Amino acid sequence: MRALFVVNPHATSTTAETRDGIAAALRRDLDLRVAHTEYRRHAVEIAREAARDGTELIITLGGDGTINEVVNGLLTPDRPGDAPGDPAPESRPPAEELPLLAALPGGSANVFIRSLGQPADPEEAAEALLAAVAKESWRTIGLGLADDRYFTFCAGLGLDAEVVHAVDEQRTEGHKATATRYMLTALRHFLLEVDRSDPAIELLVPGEPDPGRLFYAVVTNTSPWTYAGDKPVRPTPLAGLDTGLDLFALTQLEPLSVLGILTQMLAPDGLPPVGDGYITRHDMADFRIRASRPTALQIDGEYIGERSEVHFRSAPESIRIVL
Ligand SMILES: Nc1ncnc2c1ncn2[C@@H]1O[C@H](COP(=O)(O)OP(=O)(O)OP(=O)(O)O)[C@@H](O)[C@H]1O
Repeated sequence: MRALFVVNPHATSTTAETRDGIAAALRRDLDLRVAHTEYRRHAVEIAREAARDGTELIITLGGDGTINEVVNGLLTPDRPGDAPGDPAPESRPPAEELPLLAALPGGSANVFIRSLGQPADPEEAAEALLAAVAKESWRTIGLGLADDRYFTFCAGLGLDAEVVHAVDEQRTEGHKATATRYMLTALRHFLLEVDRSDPAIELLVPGEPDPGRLFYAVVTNTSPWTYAGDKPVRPTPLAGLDTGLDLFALTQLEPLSVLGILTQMLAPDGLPPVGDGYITRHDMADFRIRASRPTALQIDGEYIGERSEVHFRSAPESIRIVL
């Protein structure tokens, strides 16, 4: 099988040693080329080129951002770089005409890989991948679309995007992106920086009454949404790769109530669909989130920028992943 190994050397836990060990193991069974990402969104271009040149399997070693870029390169083949657009999910290439995708953990959170139940150790994950390839074991999954950008597990407007942005800035100053850093940054933002007086966010679902103003919203394509250390955090426990998109949004920011909600998200069953201080939705196909002031947007843990409105769509059966 013709395979391309896309390595993000900048990702938190990717080392030259792991990369070389894994490449040697993969070469046992695959006709392997290796590509290193050299700048942000380089993996988009690498994946587009691979889809054109008949590569059958793309394997990433990096974090959620690298997987997201590869998926976007595969599914938006005709648009160069960051060109704006609003691709209709039905106009994308069929999943079986695209290279298969496999992901090995090399980032800090590795949420998507962990949500699939893959081994946390990249070398073990590579062996599991080779075994799955030998058995021709793959699964077609749905994705989310936030305007023109596909996502594998989540997109958030407000607090979590501000936290991702703040941690990105700390990373450029040389700090590592650890779970503790994310948690402390989130706590500081929640206690000191969020605007409690003016909930900026509105949910617009065709045919549904307005649920009122919201402080923060996350749209999920799978569960969990993220991890607190080794604990899955499940605001939308029913979300799945075979259904449409789920949503969780906070209707108030009272610290004790938010703490209670967070505690339930950490429980094995996750947050109940109905409760005080939040709303949830399950299996949605097409909706918009509007913000009365420019609000931070994150997609698959990558800070995108500020937005006043985002069009969310579910993109069923978009890509085949090796499992
Ligand atoms: N050579 C590079 N130099 C700088 N940035 C890069 C390079 N290659 C890729 N990137 C960018 O690095 C960012 C982070 O990558 P990635 O998500 O793979 O790792 P991570 O942040 O450590 O992991 P996670 O998202 O799981 O926490 C992405 O935005 C990607 O575009």
